[in-house]
Amino acid sequence: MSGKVLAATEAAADGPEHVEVPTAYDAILLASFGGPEGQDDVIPFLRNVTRGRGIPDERLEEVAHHYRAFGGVSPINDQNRELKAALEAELARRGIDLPVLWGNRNWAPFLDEALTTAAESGHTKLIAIATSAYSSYSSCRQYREDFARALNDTGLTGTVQIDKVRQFFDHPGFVEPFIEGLREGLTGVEEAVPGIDLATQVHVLFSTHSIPSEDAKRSGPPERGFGAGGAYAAQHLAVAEVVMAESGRGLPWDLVYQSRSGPPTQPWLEPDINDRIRELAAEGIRAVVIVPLGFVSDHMEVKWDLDTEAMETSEEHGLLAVRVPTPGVHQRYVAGLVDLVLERRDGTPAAERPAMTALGPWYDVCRPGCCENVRLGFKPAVSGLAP
Ligand SMILES: CC1=C(CCC(=O)O)c2cc3nc(cc4[nH]c(cc5[nH]c(cc1n2)c(C)c5CCC(=O)O)c(CCC(=O)O)c4C)C(CCC(=O)O)=C3C
Ligand SMILES: [Fe+2]
Repeated sequence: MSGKVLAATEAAADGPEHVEVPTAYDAILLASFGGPEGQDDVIPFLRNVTRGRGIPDERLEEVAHHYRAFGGVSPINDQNRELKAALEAELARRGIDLPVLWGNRNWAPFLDEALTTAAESGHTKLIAIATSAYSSYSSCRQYREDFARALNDTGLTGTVQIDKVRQFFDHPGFVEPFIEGLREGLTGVEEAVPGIDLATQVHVLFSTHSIPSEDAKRSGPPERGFGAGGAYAAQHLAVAEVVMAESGRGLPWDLVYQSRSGPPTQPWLEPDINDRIRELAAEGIRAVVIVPLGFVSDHMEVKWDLDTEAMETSEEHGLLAVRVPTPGVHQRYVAGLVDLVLERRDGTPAAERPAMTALGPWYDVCRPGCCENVRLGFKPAVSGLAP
């Protein structure tokens, strides 16, 4: 048995709005990022992603190159097809009659199509699962704003309701695959480098997507003090501690960041994983185990920034690097997502909801002022309290 499940006394004491009343949802909305499916899609996709954000063209070309190296096809779409099929199988296995509709923020199938399909089939109470586990503008609020925009674009505002399951960074379904992965990763290092001294020569790197420091500060509810990195960094640190306690064998570890973009003048969360790998090599570390803690599947940020770039950096510096799997369609993860839908449908009390850190279980409905983008301000959003 891995992972102690804590009752979230702090969150449970937060008041009656923390857990919403039971709701008879009639469909699940699997909401994701989307990605190109051929070379011709790459630039239009990147324009969608960066719409109104002032990402310089040279950065777009740089990112286009990552996709081009994979034939212009992002792995994320097939991963979502697999996840959708796995969710459907798990729902069927449990005898739960909820269709799964899939819609993306940035590429086909778009959210708008999923909402139109829902309305045509008479589904008006949707519970969304976004493929992002933590709190921040990019991983939570931006989904909620795009839901509001898609409802508006399809004329379904007021007809279709979209709620969203809580951020699931500390749900055992999300965390346990990493616990298992780190355990196996460390065994893999021992097998690959006979005689290696784990305690002094191996380092664990928990990697997640960097975000602008000002956005990180504003992640999570403003009334809860989380320090400089906001709820985003605090949640990652708390989950990393749990994973280390379960399978880290007392090794040294850090939280590191990857996939930074934006102008160099704008501070983003650091250290970058490649910088940290260089430092560790200089300190005499011989192997790193990389836990992609911020990611639910092996999409492009994992395939490129970890499996290509971080691997190259490690090789250049004579380090062995082992990358742990993402949850993907791990049975525990898929079952956990279904549990998240059911706890919300049934209005399960917070004290009975599984959460592996003292920060959770997270809120059903985002708090006012949650996860602002400092540059864009608040746009209309669903699944949360205004603004
Ligand atoms: C926190 C976070 C996650 C959550 C982790 C998760 O959910 O897994 C995430 C996921 C993803 N990000 C993705 C791709 C991109 N993200 C970009 C840009 C950005 N991401 C940001 C943050 C995040 N991003 C930020 C602060 C920016 C800059 C501002 C902006 O533009 O919003 C850009 C634009 C070019 C660039 O600036 O790099 C691209 C192409 C893909 C698809 C991969 C595929 O195709 O397989 C996925 C799942
Ligand atoms: Fe991103």
